[in-house]
Amino acid sequence: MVIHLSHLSVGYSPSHPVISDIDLELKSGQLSCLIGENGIGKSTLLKTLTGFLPKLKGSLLFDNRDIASFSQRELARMVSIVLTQKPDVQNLSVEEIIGLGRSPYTGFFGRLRIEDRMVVNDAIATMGIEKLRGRMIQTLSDGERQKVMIAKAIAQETPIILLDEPTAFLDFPSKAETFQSLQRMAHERDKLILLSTHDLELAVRFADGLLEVKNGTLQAVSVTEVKASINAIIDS
Ligand SMILES: Nc1ncnc2c1ncn2[C@@H]1O[C@H](COP(=O)(O)OP(=O)(O)OP(=O)(O)O)[C@@H](O)[C@H]1O
Repeated sequence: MVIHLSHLSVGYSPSHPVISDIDLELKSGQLSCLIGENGIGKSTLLKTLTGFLPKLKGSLLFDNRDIASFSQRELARMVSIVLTQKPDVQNLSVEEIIGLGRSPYTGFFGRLRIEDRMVVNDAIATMGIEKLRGRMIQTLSDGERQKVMIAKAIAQETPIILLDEPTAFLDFPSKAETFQSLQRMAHERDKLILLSTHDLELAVRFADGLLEVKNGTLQAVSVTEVKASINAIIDS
């Protein structure tokens, strides 16, 4: 799987793009981290990559195919996204929420087959949330819910996983474990994973590639450059 972006502009109004002229190739087997200050356009780019927000200009290809040509169902089997906002469902258990990740294969109200249940169990084990399995989603803490939503994306078994600040609500050990799990999933299961984050030290430690949004453009940056800017912030 390759995502190819060429002269891509994203945003909400063609006259005021949030990020312009993005040229980028992302590949399976890699964890990439999107960094940059608040309000700079990280979520906007992630939403565009899911097909949820139309691109303003340029091309956006999954394996050389324009994403505008994918049906909703095809996209749901290709890309999963974990957002920061609370899911608008209630009165579902953790296991049921994660089971919804299987809906591209079973239909929204489809019954889970044995193989779907095995995928759900695997996602629960990957995120280490066995103890939460029977809890109702609205009773979880922000961090617990975040882990559940990552497990749902894992259960969706898509080649592309996008995550918007997946570690925002987590305590430090959970942040590190989440980065480690996502890195392992990219490397061992050949996933293309792109996440936005403000956890720069962890991004530097675990990412295969770092992408910085700055002044309306997106550029690859090196670990050394990011470490230098962390030091500059601390020293200033
Ligand atoms: N639905 C919308 N309509 C118009 N403008 C929007 C909309 N959503 C976000 N914006 C604006 O687009 C810009 C980029 O926002 P975005 O949420 O992509 O930033 P971000 O880098 O993800 O920020 P953060 O790190 O704070 O989550 C901001 O100026 C924001 O106010």
